[in-house]
Amino acid sequence: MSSFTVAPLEISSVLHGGYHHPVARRYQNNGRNLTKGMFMYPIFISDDPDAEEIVATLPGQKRWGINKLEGFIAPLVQKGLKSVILFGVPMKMEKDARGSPADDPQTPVILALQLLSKKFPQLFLACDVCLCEYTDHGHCGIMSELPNPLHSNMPTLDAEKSAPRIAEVALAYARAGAHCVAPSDMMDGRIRSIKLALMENGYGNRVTLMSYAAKFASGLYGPFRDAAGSAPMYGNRKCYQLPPNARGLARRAIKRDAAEGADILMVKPTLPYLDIVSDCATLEPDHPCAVYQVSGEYAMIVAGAEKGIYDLKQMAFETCEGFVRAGASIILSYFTPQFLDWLDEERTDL
Ligand SMILES: NCC(=O)CCC(=O)O
Ligand SMILES: [Zn+2]
Ligand SMILES: [Zn+2]
Repeated sequence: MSSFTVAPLEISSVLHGGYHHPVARRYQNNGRNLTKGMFMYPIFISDDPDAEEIVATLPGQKRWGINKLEGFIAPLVQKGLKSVILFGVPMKMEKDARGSPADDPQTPVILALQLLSKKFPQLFLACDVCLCEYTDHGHCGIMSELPNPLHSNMPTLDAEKSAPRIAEVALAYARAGAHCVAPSDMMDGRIRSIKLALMENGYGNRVTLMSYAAKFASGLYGPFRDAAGSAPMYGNRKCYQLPPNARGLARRAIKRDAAEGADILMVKPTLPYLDIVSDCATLEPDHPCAVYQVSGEYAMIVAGAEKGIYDLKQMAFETCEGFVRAGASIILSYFTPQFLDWLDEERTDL
């Protein structure tokens, strides 16, 4: 016999009534459901025209040659794919210090943009803009001639030389048919340079500028570097990507890129950085906030599911719903093809 009595619940304490039924549980999303239109699918384009190469560390993803692209994309468009983001993977092209193959007329992403804009006129074509896949040193910009006195192994990039070069590459992609250019280098001043280059050449109101505004120096990019062959030859990217603990710096970068003319602001990676996603949505509520669920996050979720730790689909939904809850309205994810199926199925996990 207990020696105390339990007080009746206050009316405001009774929450279960609102989500006891699967249909009612769906109503509790504050009006924000995942939709097919939110997803942007990252695709790797090889300079081997017949490539269809498995990427061991990125299960289910391949490097695609230009001749295989239409056959790969057509069924996805049929299922409701609205948007892709292209990454060039030059395996054979000669790389140099300024990343010349980035805007060579024969570079794989330029060929892919020309092809896809012809074959799938409704598909929104975004293109990553960076030099790291194209430079011989594997860094994202043009190196500074001044050595870094603190650590010889850690490069410094020359922002003044890099920004115009990156703008030149972005313009070449716009000319090839990109609806959206997305600079991922984190170089100071590149958003402004790109916006001006687009405006001066008649693309100011025809091309969306999506900034990788808060890109952190993360351990989660490994499989991507394997897929894209873009690991730096020496040093790391800490001089230009944000330190993981740098919330203030991320907020400054978001505000800066909005002020410099970005149309969409991206945060990347996602799961360890949901506070930054929320910051992005509240600091710049008039800009769409995009998130990139990067290669390591994808590979981790797949690996955990294969180990039987959780259900793959449930985990993919849970993470992506977290991004939307935090404020994202665009999701770059390697799960995009699966979501095109999953979003047609009845939800049984709610
Ligand atoms: N610019 C793209 C990356 O740096 C990496 C993305 C990923 O890991 O999926
Ligand atoms: Zn890069
Ligand atoms: Zn440094």
